[in-house]
Amino acid sequence: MPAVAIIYFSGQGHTHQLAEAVAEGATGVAGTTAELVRIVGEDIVNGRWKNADAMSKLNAADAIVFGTPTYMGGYAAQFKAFIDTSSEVWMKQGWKDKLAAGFTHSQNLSGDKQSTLIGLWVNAMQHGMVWVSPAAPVEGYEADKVNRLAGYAGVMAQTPWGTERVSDGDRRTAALLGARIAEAAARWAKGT
Ligand SMILES: Cc1cc2nc3c(=O)[nH]c(=O)nc-3n(C[C@H](O)[C@H](O)[C@H](O)COP(=O)(O)O)c2cc1C
Repeated sequence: MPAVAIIYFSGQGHTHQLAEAVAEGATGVAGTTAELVRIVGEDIVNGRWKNADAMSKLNAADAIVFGTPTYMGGYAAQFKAFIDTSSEVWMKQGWKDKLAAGFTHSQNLSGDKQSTLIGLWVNAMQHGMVWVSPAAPVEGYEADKVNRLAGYAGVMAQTPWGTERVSDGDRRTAALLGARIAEAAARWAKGT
């Protein structure tokens, strides 16, 4: 039974909506469980994130999906604090061979989201993980279309300033990533 963990930071809730959509897509694949693990500022002390319960959920997962808003063209600092803590796992290569994927949200159409996704990928590579792309073809460029921002390394989502709800197209793209990583995790475990 594949277990997918989604670890993310969200300042105002948009990235949280994407995390929920990833979980929905993952649990839509028979037998998959999905766990949302939200990074909160209270868990960051002296600049370092610490949450043993959250870390044990990640350690138990077959696949970890990483999500952060794009701040200044990269990770949010809160997410980076978690990444730096993950160096303790890296020393033991504890996430080696787990599957990984990523998503990011920003205010602007570009907003330099690609740079954030590359950062997520590099982190996964440092951990010896296996990166899973969304493989979601662009359906169109309107707000209700899948992969309207043409993110192929990971899910890109965008909501303008002042709008709370993430577009249906971006939610559907995130759900497709969740389904794909769940299916990949089942196949990876089976070895076929
Ligand atoms: C410190 C900071 C830096 C930001 N930098 C960018 C940026 O580089 N590009 C962009 O498009 N939006 C930028 N934004 C807007 C955020 O991406 C947007 O508020 C966020 O994706 C909303 O997601 P959330 O509701 O999960 O926090 C920035 C916001 C903050 C607070």
